[in-house]
Amino acid sequence: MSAMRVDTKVVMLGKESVGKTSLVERYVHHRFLVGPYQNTIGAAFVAKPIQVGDKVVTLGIWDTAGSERYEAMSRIYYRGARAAVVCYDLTDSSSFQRARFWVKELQNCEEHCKIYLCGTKNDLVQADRGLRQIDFHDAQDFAEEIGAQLYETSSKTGNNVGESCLLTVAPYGQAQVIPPKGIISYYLQ
Ligand SMILES: Nc1nc2c(ncn2[C@@H]2O[C@H](COP(=O)(O)OP(=O)(O)OP(=O)(O)O)[C@@H](O)[C@H]2O)c(=O)[nH]1
Repeated sequence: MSAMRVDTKVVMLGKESVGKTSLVERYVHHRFLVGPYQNTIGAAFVAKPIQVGDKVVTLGIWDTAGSERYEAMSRIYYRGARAAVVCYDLTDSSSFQRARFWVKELQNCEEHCKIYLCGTKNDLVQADRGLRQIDFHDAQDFAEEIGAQLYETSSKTGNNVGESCLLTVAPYGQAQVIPPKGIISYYLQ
């Protein structure tokens, strides 16, 4: 049996229940699972081959468990990651504090990992603005401060998570490709 070749590693981080698994499900399988919430135990891995020009690049996405019980384990999964999608729930201010925690961890331990901030459950705040607990501009200020891109997504509707908009691949160091809106950008070296 041959080992699967993964060209780049992406890690999903964030408080439990912010919607990391749902984001991966939407991106990889184009679906939103309904039914009782099942927390991730440890971490889950999914490989996603994507076409980049005339090449196929395989992303290895590590979906970590958000529960603080698994915090030490999550640290193992971000080692060597080229991109981290740090998620927070737009309707839960404590999840933004947790996102700050993960950003600090990455800055201290994985300085080459590109950080993407992702505010999840956009559909909820669009349906009822009163549910929003994280102001877009506050999140944007934080994103600017840490040099990250910020996206607000809905895995339920697919808003900002679509295949074409989730992932941008641009040859590193070549003419800049203006990315469509999305949550992961990946630069080939
Ligand atoms: N309305 C709405 N609900 C969502 C969205 N994304 C996730 N959810 C719900 O939020 C709950 C948690 O989603 P998960 O994707 O399991 O969250 P997680 O961050 O992977 O959680 P852990 O595995 O505990 O770390 C589930 O009930 C989802 O259906 C979204 O975009 N919109």
